[in-house]
Amino acid sequence: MKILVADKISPKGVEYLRKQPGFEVIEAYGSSPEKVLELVKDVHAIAVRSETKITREVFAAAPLLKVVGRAGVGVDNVDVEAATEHGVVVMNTPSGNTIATAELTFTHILCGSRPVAQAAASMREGKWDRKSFSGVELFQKTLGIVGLGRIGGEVAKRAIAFGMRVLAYDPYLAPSRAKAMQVEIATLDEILAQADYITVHMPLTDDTKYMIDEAAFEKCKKGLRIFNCARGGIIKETALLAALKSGKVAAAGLDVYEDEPLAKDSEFRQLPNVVLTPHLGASTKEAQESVGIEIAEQIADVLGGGVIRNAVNMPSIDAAALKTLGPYLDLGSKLGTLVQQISPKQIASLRITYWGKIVELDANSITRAVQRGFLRNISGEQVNFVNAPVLLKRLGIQADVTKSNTDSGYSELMAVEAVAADGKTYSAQGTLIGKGNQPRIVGINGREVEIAAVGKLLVIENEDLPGMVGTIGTLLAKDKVNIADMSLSRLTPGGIAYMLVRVDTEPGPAARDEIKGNPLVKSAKFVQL
Ligand SMILES: NC(=O)c1ccc[n+]([C@@H]2O[C@H](COP(=O)([O-])OP(=O)(O)OC[C@H]3O[C@@H](n4cnc5c(N)ncnc54)[C@H](O)[C@@H]3O)[C@@H](O)[C@H]2O)c1
Ligand SMILES: O=C(O)[C@H](O)COP(=O)(O)O
Repeated sequence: MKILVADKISPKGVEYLRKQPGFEVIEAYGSSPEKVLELVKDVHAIAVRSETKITREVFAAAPLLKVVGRAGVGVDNVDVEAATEHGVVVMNTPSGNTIATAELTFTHILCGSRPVAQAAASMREGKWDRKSFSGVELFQKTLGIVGLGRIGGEVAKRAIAFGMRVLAYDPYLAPSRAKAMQVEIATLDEILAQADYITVHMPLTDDTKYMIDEAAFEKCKKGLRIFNCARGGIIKETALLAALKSGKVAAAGLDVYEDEPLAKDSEFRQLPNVVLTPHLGASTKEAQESVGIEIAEQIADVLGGGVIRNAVNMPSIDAAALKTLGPYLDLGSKLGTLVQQISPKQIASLRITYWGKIVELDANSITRAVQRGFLRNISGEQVNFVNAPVLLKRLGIQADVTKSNTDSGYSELMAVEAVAADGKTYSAQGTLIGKGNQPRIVGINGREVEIAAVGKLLVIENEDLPGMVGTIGTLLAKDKVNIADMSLSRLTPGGIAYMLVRVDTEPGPAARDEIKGNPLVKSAKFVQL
């Protein structure tokens, strides 16, 4: 397995990868986009920080690629949509650099209050100027934190320790978490109106881009101090420049920029009340070691077929969760593949319903297992947990999931239903039984059956007349096919019956034709689970 380390990560992380049996590590930092395309031709994994861009072209040029590991938080440099389409897991290390970034943010907040950087520069010039560098205190000032996640939360703790009043705006945050952190939940407008200091800690998304723009600065107090150690573009740079020049903003501290590296002639570099750092949030010895080792371990786990942690384009399943979910993933996959093999080639939607204990579990992973199972014979090796929803969408198949609280008669039940364009449905239901959580099929096309969801199955729809079981048994025996198990179902005596026959070997084409050709057989499908 070949791993490309495209940005400089901790040597301990690289060492960990090198030590894995069968791993070959290539370190190539600062490569041009053309060089990256060349390097990825035969790699199975790429490790990056925020510099190397893993574009759609890179995914197209890397047929063996399984995982992109980001030693850090933001995956802005990775085209996650293209990764998902190519079935590549993108993972990050979400908490390894939280403290480092919170501490840098707080350093900026302090430097925005006391002009330490400017005073140090004047000392370097040989001056002794005690008049120009007077500051303000943090004590009893109001800090507005926009985005109270991992880093925002750590900044809040430090601000409280400095005696600040902390307001926070985070529309996704549970009020109980804010309460536990001793911060006051506020609207963005309340923060803009009341804050002496504002710091932003969200990802850059369509919602957060230019969240602090000219109109926002209008609402702020004169003399605001503002900081961005999250992502360039959350604060609109042209609006900030204008606010700094007009005096509306007294000081700013920036670690991230709309375009990185920041242009040499950026006006920010000229303003005396701005402190700039070149995206250093995560640049501490501790944080780099932590994220470097973490991403190396995560990459090795994925390539070794182990657990997938911190994936941003699929639900993460850790070892403990996998132990619980494993049997359900297996059942889901089996039902998905069964339904695909008993339905017409083109279907309009794939519906999944969960009842009982399954409702409490990580339905997202189980749903992907069903979808992957359904697509197994359509998309082959190309389909995996990551891209199954995308591939379904591309086929024009609508995916619906329902968690039901009605009584299904089972302690846990899963139903998979393919709906054809004409509205006809093809379905299978399954549950787990026994100590070993064995997957069982308990329903097919609306009939109750009971058979192990494993191996090779004949699904036969026939007229319910005496001698049918014997006829099918004889035809299979003629082809030397041994029957392992069988389940029969009918709605009314003499009506249309279902026969599920589990066989040890696949019946040959002649035996299958003979079964299908029997005048009492309405349909017969051979299914491999
Ligand atoms: N400067 C650096 O070197 C550096 C280092 C690490 C992280 N970061 C960046 O810092 C940011 C925060 O990282 P984190 O680990 O705290 O992430 P996180 O996911 O823990 O927190 C982000 C928070 O933002 C909130 N949020 C999302 N949309 C929002 C909106 N529209 N308004 C208000 N809040 C919103 C979320 O609910 C969440 O609580 C990320 O952009 C990350 O890339 C920068
Ligand atoms: O998102 C992050 O983790 C930070 O922006 C750090 O980026 P870096 O690894 O390039 O320093």
